[in-house]
Amino acid sequence: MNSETELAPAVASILDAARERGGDDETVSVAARSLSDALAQAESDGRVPVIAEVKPTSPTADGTRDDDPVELARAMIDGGATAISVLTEPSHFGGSPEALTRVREAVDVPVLRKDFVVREDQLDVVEADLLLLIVRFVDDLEGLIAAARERGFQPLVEVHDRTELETALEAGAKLIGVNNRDLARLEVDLETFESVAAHVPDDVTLIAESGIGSPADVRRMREAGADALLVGSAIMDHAGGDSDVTENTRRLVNASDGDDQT
Ligand SMILES: O=C(O)c1ccccc1NCC(=O)[C@H](O)[C@H](O)COP(=O)(O)O
Repeated sequence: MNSETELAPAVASILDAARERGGDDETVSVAARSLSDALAQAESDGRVPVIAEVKPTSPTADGTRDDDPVELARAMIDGGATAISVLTEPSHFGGSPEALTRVREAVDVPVLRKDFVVREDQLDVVEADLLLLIVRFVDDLEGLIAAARERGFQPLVEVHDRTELETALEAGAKLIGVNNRDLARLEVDLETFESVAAHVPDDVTLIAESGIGSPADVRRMREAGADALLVGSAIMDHAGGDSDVTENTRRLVNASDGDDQT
């Protein structure tokens, strides 16, 4: 754990819960679906690469959606999503490893396991194509990246500032997400991505995470160098209850058409 100073109470609570969770006895081995192939396919189809997140709730969400995760994921794919992210964190996000397994069986795009993994044994929970590792929460990042790759996962390494970016690069990360959400105050600021992206080497696949709510936000992140966007809240629209997830996804996927100036 890099630093426990200045964490929002909700995040400290998420971390406490994460430390209590263990993995299975059996080591996971996964034949992962390639994210870079999926990104190339989206680009050649003219779709903005969106990783759409099945996110039942969160500390900052305006409600909870208890729709079936498989139906949500299929709706996101219908809207043009390139990959699916599934929360597996149970106590603050309403996720589960079972939901991820069901989604991965139902779709043929890469699926990201979105959780707060802090130790190697926690890798052995569920098969996924991509696995999130958050620099701030991990002590031995290089070791955890290697352990994730040995199991077949493509590790997505999340950073929030330039110092964390350096840590990620030194640890050999090739897929980096810049989280626009500040874990101290849980506020989002798209400038975070812009300030970090400028320092990311070209051979790294770069993902803009959090706070992307409109086609204009999508264009802004793409102009700043995002190869893909991770979007949860704007697609789930927790306050909207039964809001159309397919349409919410499509609006962002088609953002580069420029028709929608919002
Ligand atoms: O989303 C939260 O409220 C949250 C709170 C505390 C720690 C992490 C949190 N979110 C995790 C994520 O990374 C997002 O789910 C993901 O980037 C999508 O963000 P958004 O599009 O803003 O829902």
